Amino acid sequence: MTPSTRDTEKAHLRASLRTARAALDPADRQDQSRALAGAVVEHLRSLPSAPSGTPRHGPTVAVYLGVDPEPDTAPLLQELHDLGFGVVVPICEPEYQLSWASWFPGVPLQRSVRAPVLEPTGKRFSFDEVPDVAVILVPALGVDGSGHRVGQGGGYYDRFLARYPLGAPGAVPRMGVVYRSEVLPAGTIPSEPYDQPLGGVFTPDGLLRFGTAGSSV
Ligand SMILES: Nc1nc2c(c(=O)[nH]1)N(C=O)[C@@H](CNc1ccc(C(=O)N[C@@H](CCC(=O)O)C(=O)O)cc1)CN2
Ligand SMILES: Nc1ncnc2c1ncn2[C@@H]1O[C@H](COP(=O)(O)OP(=O)(O)OP(=O)(O)O)[C@@H](O)[C@H]1O
Repeated sequence: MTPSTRDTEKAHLRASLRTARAALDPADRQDQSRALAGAVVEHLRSLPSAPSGTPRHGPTVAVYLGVDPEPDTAPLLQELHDLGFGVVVPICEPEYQLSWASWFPGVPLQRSVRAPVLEPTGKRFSFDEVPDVAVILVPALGVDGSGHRVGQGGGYYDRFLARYPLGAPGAVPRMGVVYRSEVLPAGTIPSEPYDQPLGGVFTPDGLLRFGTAGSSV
């Protein structure tokens, strides 16, 4: 498959996943978003590094601020904060780079100038400055059983994850977050040389691991 065939195929897949996501019943999306929060929290609480005792000072989770019709991450952000995890969310920078900002309840937000997403207005830092990240939760329109992902098409996460290759010392596990219907059979998503495979995906039913190096949370 030539690169342009792959791009066209991916663009079609992205369009059909967008249409299908938008067609999900809003009440179902809310139910699935609450279940997704439960699945992520259950997994994180089982980690040896999970916060315990007082004051609770746990590792950090890289999340994102879900925008309709994405899974609503608000319940997850709140729960992680309440449990004592640190939470950071991405900021779109020039040239499709991501920086990161702390999230906490009531943090002032503004719309990004680069993408239709919300971002904290406060201090932003590079991922290297975020200590002790337990997992990177990666937004996706769909994820297949080979760990390949289709995102919004900017290439922000591919560029970001490429800087922290799996297998490198201290590489952080990366897991997609999708609705139930968005887990696709292995091989469905055309992969590009720069695509960064995910170690697994959170759905409302729990964590599905792909058996790649990125799954060892
Ligand atoms: N909530 C959230 N935050 C995120 C991402 C994401 O996927 N979700 N990103 C993941 O990289 C980055 C932002 N990337 C994005 C890039 C493009 C579009 C976008 O243009 N969406 C249009 C579709 C345009 C089209 O039809 O081509 C839209 O939603 O209307 C959205 C997010 C960083 N923050
Ligand atoms: N590591 C990289 N270096 C340079 N360009 C890249 C890299 N990764 C992706 N790109 C570019 O970004 C474009 C979009 O990539 P892709 O279709 O994989 O986006 P996506 O993963 O769906 O988007 P996002 O990560 O923003 O949700 C590609 O056409 C490619 O040119």
